[in-house]
Amino acid sequence: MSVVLVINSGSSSLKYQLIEAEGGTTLATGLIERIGDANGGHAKHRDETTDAAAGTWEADVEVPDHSAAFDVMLDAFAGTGPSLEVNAPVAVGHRVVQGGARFFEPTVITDLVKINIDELAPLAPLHNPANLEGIEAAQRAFPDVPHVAVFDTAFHQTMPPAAYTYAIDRAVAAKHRVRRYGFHGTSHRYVSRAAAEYLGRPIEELRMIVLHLGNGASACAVSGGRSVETSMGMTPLEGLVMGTRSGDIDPAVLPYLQHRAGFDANGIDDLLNKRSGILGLGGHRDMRDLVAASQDGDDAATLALEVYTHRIRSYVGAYAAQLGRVDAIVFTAGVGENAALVREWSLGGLEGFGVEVDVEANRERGSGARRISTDASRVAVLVVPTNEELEIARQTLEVVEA
Ligand SMILES: Nc1ncnc2c1ncn2[C@@H]1O[C@H](COP(=O)(O)OP(=O)(O)O)[C@@H](O)[C@H]1O
Ligand SMILES: CC(=O)OP(=O)(O)O
Ligand SMILES: [Mg+2]
Repeated sequence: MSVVLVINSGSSSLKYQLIEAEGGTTLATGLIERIGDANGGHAKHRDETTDAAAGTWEADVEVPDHSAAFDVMLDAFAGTGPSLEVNAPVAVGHRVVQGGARFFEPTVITDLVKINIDELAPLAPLHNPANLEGIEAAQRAFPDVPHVAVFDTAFHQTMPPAAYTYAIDRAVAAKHRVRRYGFHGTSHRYVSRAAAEYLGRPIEELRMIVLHLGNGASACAVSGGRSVETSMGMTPLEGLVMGTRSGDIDPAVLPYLQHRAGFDANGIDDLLNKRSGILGLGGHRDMRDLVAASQDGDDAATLALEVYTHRIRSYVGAYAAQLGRVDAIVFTAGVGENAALVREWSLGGLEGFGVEVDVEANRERGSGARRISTDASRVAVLVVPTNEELEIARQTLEVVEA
């Protein structure tokens, strides 16, 4: 059995899964939230090998930092199961968000790799420092197994220069590594392969648009299994409207707000990353709450939904033109997999482009991959659940076995 522990550490959270990577079986899942919060944090852990209530543990916990969160995770395994002795991980796989132009493959973590991840932190200030803390804590807890970094940016390293280059002064861009890197690559890669499998066609002959709509959201044009264009940029702020992030905005708004409204650089950063998106527009960062508010007649919530789906439609059109032909449009992640209304509004009115959503099929709830377009639709519209953790576990195992 090749068990891999997968760690996804965010700025204030630690998500983990214990996975039997060859069979793709999840043995345990967990989430520790509000790390570093003065009022304390919260932990949830599930032993997926049992249906019994005793397999679930949840509690308020003291977690000043990621190292403490790691101890909470280890205690949860010891107290609730499954046993980490019986299911000893052969490796630990880590989600690392920014790998720059340096990392285009999953990489065994050495001291030099950690220095590189640290150097890339200015290009993902919300994500990389947290990823590193998670790595340090995990290495202390599991000193005898290899640790592997799987980068969000890696899948997008196949983008052509025309897609990743910003039209600014070349010297400034080169000196400061300002270019599009793209994120959610692990998900875009997994989902595009799963979509090809569902369609029963070799991925080499498919052109598709993958819409990863979670808290963060990004679109990706995938041609022959390779990313050729994606909507997130140098950082995970560009592109689609997100839970709290603005996505695309006229860059001139930034100096304008600095001069006119007393924002400094940090204030702008905070505004665009944490107080914008559907939260800023509609007062809810969670899509479920936004849809409910809109259905209760809240006009601000409805406008937020309109802006959110209008932006998606714009990207679908742009990527269709870049690809020249579209075989499939694929929705994934929390919003993409669950919010029928978002899917309907995003692709409504595209019949002229061969995209015909089957309203009934779209509204039906389902769990696995499924088709939500009509039989007559030239473009297959699919919902395909993502599984970043399984993809990280598989890639980790591949590196370790090589
Ligand atoms: N049934 C649902 N209907 C609408 N939105 C949903 C539903 N379930 C989850 N979501 C949304 O999915 C988003 C979270 O997606 P997820 O992929 O889990 O994000 P992340 O991994 O970035 O934290 C939230 O906005 C949440 O409201
Ligand atoms: C890169 C990124 O935005 O990740 P997340 O959606 O997990 O915030
Ligand atoms: Mg996610």
